Amino acid sequence: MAAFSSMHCSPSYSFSYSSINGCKKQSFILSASPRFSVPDKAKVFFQSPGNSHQNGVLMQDGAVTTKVSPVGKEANIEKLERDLMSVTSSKEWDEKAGFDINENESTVSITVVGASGDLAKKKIFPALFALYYEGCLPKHFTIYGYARSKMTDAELRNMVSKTLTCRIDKRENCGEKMDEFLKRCFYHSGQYDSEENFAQLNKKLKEHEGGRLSNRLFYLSIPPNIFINAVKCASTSASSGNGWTRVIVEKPFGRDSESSAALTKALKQYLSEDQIFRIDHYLGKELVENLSVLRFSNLIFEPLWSRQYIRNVQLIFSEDFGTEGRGGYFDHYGIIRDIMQNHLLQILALFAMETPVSLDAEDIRNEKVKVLRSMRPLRLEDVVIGQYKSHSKGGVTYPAYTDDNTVPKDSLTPTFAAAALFIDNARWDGVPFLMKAGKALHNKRAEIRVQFRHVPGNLYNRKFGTDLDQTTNELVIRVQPDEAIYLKINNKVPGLGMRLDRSNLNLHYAARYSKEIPDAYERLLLDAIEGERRLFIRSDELDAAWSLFTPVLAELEEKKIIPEYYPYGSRGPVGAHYLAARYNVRWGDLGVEQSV
Ligand SMILES: NC(=O)C1=CN([C@@H]2O[C@H](COP(=O)(O)OP(=O)(O)OC[C@H]3O[C@@H](n4cnc5c(N)ncnc54)[C@H](OP(=O)(O)O)[C@@H]3O)[C@@H](O)[C@H]2O)C=CC1
Ligand SMILES: O=C1O[C@H](COP(=O)(O)O)[C@@H](O)[C@H](O)[C@H]1O
Repeated sequence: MAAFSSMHCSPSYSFSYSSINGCKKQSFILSASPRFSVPDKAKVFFQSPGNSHQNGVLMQDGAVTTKVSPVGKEANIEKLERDLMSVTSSKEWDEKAGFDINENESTVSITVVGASGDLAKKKIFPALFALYYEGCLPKHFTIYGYARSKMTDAELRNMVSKTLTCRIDKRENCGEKMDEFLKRCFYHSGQYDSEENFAQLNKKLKEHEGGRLSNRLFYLSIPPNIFINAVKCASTSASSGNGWTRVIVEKPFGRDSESSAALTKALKQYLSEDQIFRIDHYLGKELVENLSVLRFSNLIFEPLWSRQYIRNVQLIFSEDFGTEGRGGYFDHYGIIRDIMQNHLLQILALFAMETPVSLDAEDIRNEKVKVLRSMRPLRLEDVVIGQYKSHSKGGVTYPAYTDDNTVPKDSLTPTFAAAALFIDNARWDGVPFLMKAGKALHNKRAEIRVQFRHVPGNLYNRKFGTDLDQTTNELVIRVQPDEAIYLKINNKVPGLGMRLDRSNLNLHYAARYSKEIPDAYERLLLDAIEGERRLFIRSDELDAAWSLFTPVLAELEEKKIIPEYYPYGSRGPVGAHYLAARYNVRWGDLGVEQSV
């Protein structure tokens, strides 16, 4: 069934449509810029799968700024909305919206650079297959794997096929779909710094594109030291001649302000900012994407979202495995650069930003960057670092970080860090934002915990004894695993007496939604194909993120601060508790969680 939703609120105006196959890009958004009144003059955006020529912007006074639906030109928004409300298929929608869809005209070629690597196998090819299965890729597309390893097309397909899976709720024709998908995957072996090799790739891409308008997406799934060479060669020898060329760049984007700026400068020799898609896959996670929805579309949350009601915010990341296999990369970066400077800081910015003017990428990124720029410089005394050591349990010995052959025996690289951060603006003045990230801990989890202040003059305090912490509300957004949003509240235990306990108001995704949650890479790949930048990092955001962490990272390294050693599989260094206690905070993930 088609699902429709509409939202009207002044001054912005929007209406969205989700198609029957649930592919989010078969959707459109009508929105009015607040500069104009609705409906006389409105800005209208249309989006449909993989066809950039279907995106349009229309001023209803007739000033059409890009290709636009013919219906949009003459219809007022209300009529268009009425027409589209009755639509039951995406085809019918396209017809009614007036799109002259000629899918035969354009094609998208996706090149996974570094196709023989871990990320490509584990995430990128499976995500592309999931998009294909969901009908979210354009009719004409080709996928090329590119790397130095020698491989035939058949060998690439064989490698890729091992990691493809179908969604639990979509098993029908799975094998068939996989075969169809694999037939559209090819391989080209080449060096990352060879224009000639990329020119050969270009020739092959052209053959597949068959004279259509060609759009090209390059996914740089390679170590950062070869980003620039690959970008140079791809842009000089394999850019599209008549469509767009975009490049997804994987992290790390440098290792401090200076190297990040140098990387951006070098990339911009070959690409414009709007061709660069800096990926932070945490932004593609379902519950991170939902953060703004939760806050801005529920009256009960937004008024509480400030220092007035929120005592502290905690951003927690833990993994129950070490750096096994990635020690060489990790030792050069450490947990602060690997997780905090990007994933956790991005979540913080989304969490703390002011209401954006609209859902447009630039409006959201403008707000995020303001948060990042308002952050108080991070001091060394507000950071705790740790490194895991070997531990034996149940007859099994788990390795120390430095047992990895690719890690120097005397490495001081942190595999755990906790930090207390502050946003020096009116909304968040004095509220500690605590971050904690670690590898080889006792569980795998990513969550946001929002601890609220005490109820003033709480009548029921005495029912809880002296531990006032037990009486405050806590909102938990569990990003993974087992996605959930729950709110800890005080509740009367049923019965004749007056006994209170803490219970959870609980939105457990697995119980509420039968649909499997898409992987973050699916959302982000689709966005890059669509040219949607909202979930990608703009260069000024990146600069601000590095400005926050660079001084403290330099100090840690210059002073050779020794990390606190913690046993593999433990809860991490005790220093994290002292840090929290300094700001009167107790980590929310310590207590025994009521199951949700
Ligand atoms: N793996 C993960 O879970 C994550 C990875 N990333 C980032 O994604 C990118 C790719 O990661 P991942 O797949 O793990 O990386 P890999 O180390 O597996 O490298 C990918 C490919 O690059 C080529 N390569 C590796 N080292 C070199 C080198 N020194 N010089 C030239 N080519 C080299 C190899 O292909 P060939 O030899 O065939 O050319 C390899 O298969 C990296 O930037 C990483 O930081 C980000 C988040 C998570
Ligand atoms: O970017 C990274 O993320 C992964 C964790 O990602 P997740 O989606 O599995 O939570 C982390 O293991 C890796 O070290 C880091 O580079």
